[in-house]
Amino acid sequence: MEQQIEKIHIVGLGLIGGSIALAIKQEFPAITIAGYDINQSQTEIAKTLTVIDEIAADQFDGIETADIIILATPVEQTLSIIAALSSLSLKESVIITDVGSTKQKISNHAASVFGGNVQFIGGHPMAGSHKSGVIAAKAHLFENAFYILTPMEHTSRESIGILQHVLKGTKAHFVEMTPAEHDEVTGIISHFPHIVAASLVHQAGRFEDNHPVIKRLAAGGFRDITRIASSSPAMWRDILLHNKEKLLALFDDWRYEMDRVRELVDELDGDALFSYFQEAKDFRDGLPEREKGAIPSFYDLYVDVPDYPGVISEITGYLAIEEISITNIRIIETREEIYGVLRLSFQTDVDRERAQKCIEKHTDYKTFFS
Ligand SMILES: NC(=O)C1=CN([C@@H]2O[C@H](COP(=O)(O)OP(=O)(O)OC[C@H]3O[C@@H](n4cnc5c(N)ncnc54)[C@H](O)[C@@H]3O)[C@@H](O)[C@H]2O)C=CC1
Ligand SMILES: O=C(O)C(=O)Cc1ccc(O)cc1
Repeated sequence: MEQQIEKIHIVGLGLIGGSIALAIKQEFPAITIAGYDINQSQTEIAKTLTVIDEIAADQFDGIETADIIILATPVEQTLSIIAALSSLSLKESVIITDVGSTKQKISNHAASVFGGNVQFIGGHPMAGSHKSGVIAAKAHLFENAFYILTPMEHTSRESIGILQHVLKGTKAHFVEMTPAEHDEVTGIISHFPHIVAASLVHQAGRFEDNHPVIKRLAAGGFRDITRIASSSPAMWRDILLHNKEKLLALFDDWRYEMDRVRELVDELDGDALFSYFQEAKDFRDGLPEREKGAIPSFYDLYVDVPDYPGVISEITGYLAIEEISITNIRIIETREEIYGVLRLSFQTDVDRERAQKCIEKHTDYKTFFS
């Protein structure tokens, strides 16, 4: 690599900024990472946890010596930071990237502000969590996830190569596309599903007055399929405001989809309804299981367990011996009061596989993925 990267400046030290910093540190401990967060306590926690090496006194303190600038703020803030960056004297070779969930508005803004003078590469690591803040940051958050890059027309191959090299520690798969394509595909598989999840919750909420039992019944499958409705309202507000055009088209498409299935129900067309579900099942069953997608997976392992006291501590005990961390645990079903299904959630696919082997080694309980 021709250009030596010595210093990286990160603005926004939350979940994503912190996770990227940790991933870079893991791979390149010699690179100095300076960081700033408008919320001073985030900056201080980031320094205490050695997520960053240096605290920048303000957004741009020391930025003129940075080789790479990473903007990891909410998308609206990213726009104003880009505008402010254009009036600073930055290194001629500086590479600027962001991590925002939307790309068209940010890329248009960068193009109008920087023109062809700056190597700006839009970025979106397509993994995350409903948690926020640096405290939730993890070096392996993006492992096996797609990391979309939306370079500008004039962005050099060399700059893209340098950025990917520096982000190697994320262990993500880099994919390049245009900002428009990015916003359309993420609209379909991430932004719109968040709207649908929130709307299902609203619908259940509206019916709750007449059916107070709804909350209790919703504790199982409904809670699972609407999990993403618990994500950050501020973040999702901003994402929707940025991706208006693509989302409006998806609302129309969804309305068509609902009308189509509504008609099948109205006409009591059992064959067509069967096909409707069969086709959806075929498409979904064909989705890759091992890649991390935009919506975080839980890496669940199911275990058929006999219904006797102490079975949970037995299993968690075996996992503890092999130092396998669980992120969630739940009995999701009891069958005839003889067997229950225990759902164990893990941070990574590797942990899940280790857990499966561990349980199979120590017990006769049947395990399965889904
Ligand atoms: N949370 C997720 O799962 C994912 C989020 N993203 C994108 O990453 C970006 C950051 O999101 P998160 O890290 O999740 O949020 P976060 O809330 O954990 O972190 C954002 C940080 O930016 C700081 N901030 C806000 N305005 C600032 C400013 N003007 N100057 C300096 N710092 C400022 C906040 O204090 C906060 O600590 C967003 O653009 C989001 O769309 C991308 C992929 C996944
Ligand atoms: O938090 C959630 O609900 C997610 O689906 C994670 C996520 C949020 C934003 C992204 O741009 C990518 C992934």
